[in-house]
Amino acid sequence: MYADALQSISLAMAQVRSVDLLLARIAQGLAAQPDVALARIWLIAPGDICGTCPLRAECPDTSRCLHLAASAGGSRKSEEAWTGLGGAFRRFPLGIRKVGHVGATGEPVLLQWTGKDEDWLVRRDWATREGIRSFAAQPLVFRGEVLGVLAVFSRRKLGRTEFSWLRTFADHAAVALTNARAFEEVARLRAQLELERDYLREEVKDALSFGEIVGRSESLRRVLQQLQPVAETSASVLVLGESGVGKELIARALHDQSPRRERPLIRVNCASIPRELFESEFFGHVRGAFTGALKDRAGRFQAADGGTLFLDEVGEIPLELQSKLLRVLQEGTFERVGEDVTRRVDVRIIAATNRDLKTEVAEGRFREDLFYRLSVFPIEVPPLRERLEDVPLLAEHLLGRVCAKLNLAPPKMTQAQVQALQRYDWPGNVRELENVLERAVILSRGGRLRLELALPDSRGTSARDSRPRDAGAPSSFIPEKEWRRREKENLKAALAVAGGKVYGPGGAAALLGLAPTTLASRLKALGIKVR
Ligand SMILES: Nc1ncnc2c1ncn2[C@@H]1O[C@H](COP(=O)(O)OP(=O)(O)OP(=O)(O)O)[C@@H](O)[C@H]1O
Repeated sequence: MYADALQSISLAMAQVRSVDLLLARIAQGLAAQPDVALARIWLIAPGDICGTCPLRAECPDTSRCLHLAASAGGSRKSEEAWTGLGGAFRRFPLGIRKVGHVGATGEPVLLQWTGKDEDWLVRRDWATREGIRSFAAQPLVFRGEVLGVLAVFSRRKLGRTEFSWLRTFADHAAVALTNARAFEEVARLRAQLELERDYLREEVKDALSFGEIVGRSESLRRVLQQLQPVAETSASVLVLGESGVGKELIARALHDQSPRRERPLIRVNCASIPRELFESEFFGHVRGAFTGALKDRAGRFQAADGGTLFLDEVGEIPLELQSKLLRVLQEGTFERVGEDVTRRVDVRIIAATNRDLKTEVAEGRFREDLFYRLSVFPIEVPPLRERLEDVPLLAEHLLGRVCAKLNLAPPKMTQAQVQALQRYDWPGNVRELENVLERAVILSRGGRLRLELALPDSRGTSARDSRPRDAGAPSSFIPEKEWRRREKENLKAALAVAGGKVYGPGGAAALLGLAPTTLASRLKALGIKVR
């Protein structure tokens, strides 16, 4: 070994930012010197292949060991190159054999072989055949911590001077390794941030609309009381309730109050993912995995690593994907589409559905084991009609939000209007209330608030709010069931006239005088399917 050669490898390694590349360069640089038969680097890492490790019988502690991370050199007798990272010496328990001793104690070792009966050499036939004379192993130490071991088998006897050059070289290598690890960590964090940004970009709209959960009713209070203790854990939560009751808001509140709040909350609307893209959406894919997979893409599980994944409309996940979802929930592992590498994530799951999952299980559309796994902690959000006392506060809050969005001063609501809102039964829940208020603000054009609720009044006056439930003869009320039936009939009739069209001119929403989003949520709540 030559001092100037070691120096030039040291200079080159300062530039390398990838750990694997750095280790390969070091090993190759050392092995390129005339007398070096084999150069190897082992790094300390958690025990991984303990069940099959050739040295398992001698291993005192499986938590950490030396992993062969780079190898270079070759036979003088054949073309054989010793670059593989497998074989009998791919792991050394700390403290076992020479390499393990250096890794455990941080003490370097220089050994000579004269071809006689020195017992430190395990492969004597190999050493004789290859003309090995010396073995030198130096610890890779950074700030007092042993990171690994660098070792060289030489065909010329190594003296004290070369051994001390190798010591200095190992110190440089340890610094370069620490730097490369830091670069990789920064690159990983940057990629993670970019990934989160991409996924979060589509969440911005919702994020802006996030406010505190408004309401004082007893039933809502009960829900909120349940949130606090479960928020602090990583238990899966299943949020149940009709469409528009605020399930997503609950999921956000859970995440914001959890220890994961600094990490991302990623939402997946399972109803909006085409069946064939589910797996890739959840777990990611590699380039070329399927037509259109032009580059590698991480999935939502990876984007949510360390944080929370909100599976909205979880009942829509196809049966064939449910087993993969179960696996990631149980083991925290998954593979990208088109790749064999098993990845590990730490994700908390909050799922939501407006379906009756027990019925879905009974009818074979939802796996029972997945259902139990998701519903460790079920939270039922009551529909707005069961907490009409929340309506005044909610209306004020939502009016403020809608006006801020439209850049208008919030108009005052009269007492009569608030009461009218409380008399309505809100099949589309809080979302419908929000839509009604938005429409009212737009129609009022800065003047008096004009509220329009549900069905147009037969007398031609504005809407149902002008026909209070408790006004008129007692015999004029309509029972809830009948009311829903009629509303269903009415919506179906409007859809039939509009030829199944919901949105745009001539669509059912325009015919009914409803905001299309209101109609859509009402159709959903009433279980009316649009062709
Ligand atoms: N208690 C509440 N306080 C303030 N805003 C609320 C409340 N409940 C619901 N909202 C608002 O109502 C709208 C609908 O709520 P959200 O999207 O959370 O409902 P959801 O139950 O998840 O609906 P879906 O099942 O259709 O996905 C949102 O704009 C949300 O901010």
